[in-house]
Amino acid sequence: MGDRKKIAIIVAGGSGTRMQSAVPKQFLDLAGKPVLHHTIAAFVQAYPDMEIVLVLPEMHFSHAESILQAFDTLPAVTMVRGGETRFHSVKNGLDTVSGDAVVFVHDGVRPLVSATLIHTCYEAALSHGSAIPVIDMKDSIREISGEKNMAVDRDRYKIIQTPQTFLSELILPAFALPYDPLFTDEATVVERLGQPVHLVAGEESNIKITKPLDLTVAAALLFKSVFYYFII
Ligand SMILES: Nc1ccn([C@@H]2O[C@H](COP(=O)(O)OP(=O)(O)OP(=O)(O)O)[C@@H](O)[C@H]2O)c(=O)n1
Ligand SMILES: C[C@](O)(CO)[C@H](O)COP(=O)(O)O
Repeated sequence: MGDRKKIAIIVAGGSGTRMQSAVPKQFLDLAGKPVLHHTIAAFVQAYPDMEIVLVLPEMHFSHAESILQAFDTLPAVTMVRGGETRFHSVKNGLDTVSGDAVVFVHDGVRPLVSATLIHTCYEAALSHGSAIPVIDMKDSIREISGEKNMAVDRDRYKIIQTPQTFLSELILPAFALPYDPLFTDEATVVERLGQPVHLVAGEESNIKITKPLDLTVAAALLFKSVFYYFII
C-alpha cells in the first residue's frame, strides 16, 4: 500500500473529574512541561510528516496555542472543538480528515507513548486495516453480578491502550454510527460495523493519566528514561 498521509487525532476534550485538579490534567506539569506537550512531541518525533488534529474545549485553545509556541519547530496542528463525550470529540476530529490516510486516535493524557509503538501501529494498520495496542492483565479479576462475584480467567482479557490506528476508509464510516455509551474507544465503534480489529503489543509505560498517582508514576518513568540516556 506504500506510504500514506499520517494524521494523529489527539483528544484532550475531557474535564478530568477523576484527577480532582483545578487545572485540567492535560495541562498539568510533567517533568517541566505540560502533559499535552509530551503527547504532541511523541507524534511529531515519530514521523516528521505527521499532521496533528488537537481536539479540546474552545476555552482552552489559547492555552494549547501557548504549548505549541514552546516547540523549537512549530508543529502542524489543527485545533478542533471537543464534544460531550470522548466519542463526540473523536468524531469532531475525524470531520477534518479527507483523502486516504492512516489515522491515529490517541488520548492527550498518554504522554509516554513511544515512537516505536507509533511506528508499529502505522505498519500494522497498513497491513491489517487497524492496530489496537494491548497489554496483559497483571492482577486477578472477578466478575460482579448483583450480590455475587466469581473469578474469571484473566488470560481471556487484555487492557486496551491508544493510539488506536486505522485506515481512514475503515474509521470514517464507523463514526457515522449513532452514539452508544458502550463506545469507550474506537475499536468498539469499528467492530460495531462488523469489522474485526487487529491487536498489537502495547507498552506498560504507555499509561493514561487518570488519577493523581498516575502523574507521579509518569514523572518517575520519564526520569528513568532520561537517566538511562545519560549513562548509556
Ligand atoms: N468529552 C471528552 C472526554 C474525554 N476526552 C479525552 O479522552 C481522553 C481519555 O479520557 P479520560 O481519561 O476519561 O479523560 P477525562 O474525561 O478528562 O477524565 P474523567 O473521566 O476523569 O473526567 C482524555 O485525553 C480526554 O481529554 C475528550 O477528548 N472529550
Ligand atoms: C481509549 C482508552 O484510553 C482505552 O483504554 C479508554 O477507553 C478511555 O476511557 P476513559 O473512560 O475515557 O478514560
